[in-house]
Amino acid sequence: MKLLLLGKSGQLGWELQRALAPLGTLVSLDRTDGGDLSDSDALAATVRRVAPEVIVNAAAYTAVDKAESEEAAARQINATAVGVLAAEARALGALLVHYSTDYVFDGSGDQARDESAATGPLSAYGRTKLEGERLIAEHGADALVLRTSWVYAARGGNFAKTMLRLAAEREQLKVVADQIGAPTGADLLADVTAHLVRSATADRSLCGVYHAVASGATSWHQYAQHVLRRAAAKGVTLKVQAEQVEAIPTSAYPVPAPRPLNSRLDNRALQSRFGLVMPHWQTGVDRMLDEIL
Ligand SMILES: NC(=O)C1=CN([C@@H]2O[C@H](COP(=O)(O)OP(=O)(O)OC[C@H]3O[C@@H](n4cnc5c(N)ncnc54)[C@H](OP(=O)(O)O)[C@@H]3O)[C@@H](O)[C@H]2O)C=CC1
Ligand SMILES: Cc1cn([C@H]2C[C@H](O)[C@@H](COP(=O)(O)OP(=O)(O)O[C@H]3O[C@@H](C)C(=O)[C@@H](O)[C@H]3O)O2)c(=O)[nH]c1=O
Ligand SMILES: [Mg+2]
Repeated sequence: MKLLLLGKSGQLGWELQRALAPLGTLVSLDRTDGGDLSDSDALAATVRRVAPEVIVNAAAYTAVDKAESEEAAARQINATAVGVLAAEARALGALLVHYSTDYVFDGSGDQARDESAATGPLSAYGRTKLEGERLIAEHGADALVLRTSWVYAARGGNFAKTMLRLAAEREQLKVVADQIGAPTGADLLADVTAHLVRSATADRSLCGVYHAVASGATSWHQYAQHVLRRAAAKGVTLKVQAEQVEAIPTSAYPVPAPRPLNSRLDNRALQSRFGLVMPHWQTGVDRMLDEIL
C-alpha cells in the first residue's frame, strides 16, 4: 500500500511518520518539498504524481487567534486545499484521512457531543475547519474525518509546554477554568489512525466522521495544575506552583478568537466501531511529561 502524508513536521505529522510507516510505502511531505497547501495546483499535481491509495492530511492552519485576522489564509489551508485533496482522492479511488476539531461546535451545554450533533463554530479557525469537513463530504471521497481536541506532543508547541515555560518564568499564572475538554496525545491519535486506515481500506463502509479524543475531561486550569504538579514532583524548579495557578473565567482572558466552553466530544462510536479503547487523558499527558522532563 502506498500512503501520502501531508504536514509531516507538525505535532501529529511527526507521530504519523512513525505510526504509518509499517503500513506500506510512505511518502511524507511538508510545505518545503511539494506538500504546500497554500498552492492548490501544485498540491493536486503532487497527489497525481505520488498516486497514493491513502492520503493522510495532518497539515493545518492552527493559529486560532491569528486566524481571526487571516481568515482567507486559514481558509486556503483548512478548507480549499482539503477540497483539492478530496477531489484527487475521489479521482484516484484513494482513502482520505483528515483531522478536524472541537472548535466546529459552539460549546453550549455540559454534555459530550456525538458525531451527529449540530455544529456552530465561534471562530475563524472553527469555521474554516468545518468548511474543510463539508468539502470532503461534497466531493464524495471515501474519508475518515477525525475530530480531536487539545492536541499535545513531546515534539512541537502546545498548552502543556507553554504552562511549563510560563511557570518557570513568571511570578503569576492565570488560567481559564470554565472551558472543558480532553487533552489528546498526537501519539495516540497517530496510532489510532493506523488502526483505522487498516480497517477502512479493507471495509470502506467504515468511512465517516468520528470523535477521536482521549477519555475523561478537564479544564485548562486543572490541566495546567496537573502538568505543574508532575513537573514539581520530578524536581523541576518552578516560580508558580500548581496550587498557585489562579482559576479565572473565560471573560477574564480576552483573546481575538472565542473558544467553546464545552469541548467534550463523545468518543464511543470510534471505540465501538473499530474495537479500540481510548485511554484517559492523564495517561498520555503523564507519558509525555516523563519523556520531556
Ligand atoms: N493542535 C491542536 O490542539 C488541535 C489540532 N487539531 C487538528 O489536528 C491536526 C494536526 O494538528 P497539529 O499537529 O496539532 O498542528 P501543528 O500546528 O503542530 O501542525 C500543523 C502543521 O501544518 C503545517 N502547515 C501549515 N500551513 C501549511 C501549508 N501551507 N502547507 C503545508 N503545511 C502547512 C505546519 O507547518 P509549519 O510549521 O511549516 O507552519 C505544521 O507542520 C490539524 O488538522 C488540526 O486542525 C484538532 C484539534 C486540536
Ligand atoms: C497561555 C494561556 C492560555 N490560557 C487559555 C487560552 C485558551 O482558552 C486556553 C488554551 O490556550 P491555547 O492557546 O492552547 O488554546 P488554543 O490554541 O485555542 O487550543 C486549540 O487549538 C486548536 C488548534 C484546536 O483545535 C483546539 O482543540 C485547541 O487545542 O487557555 C489561559 O487562560 N492562560 C494562559 O496563560
Ligand atoms: Mg494554540
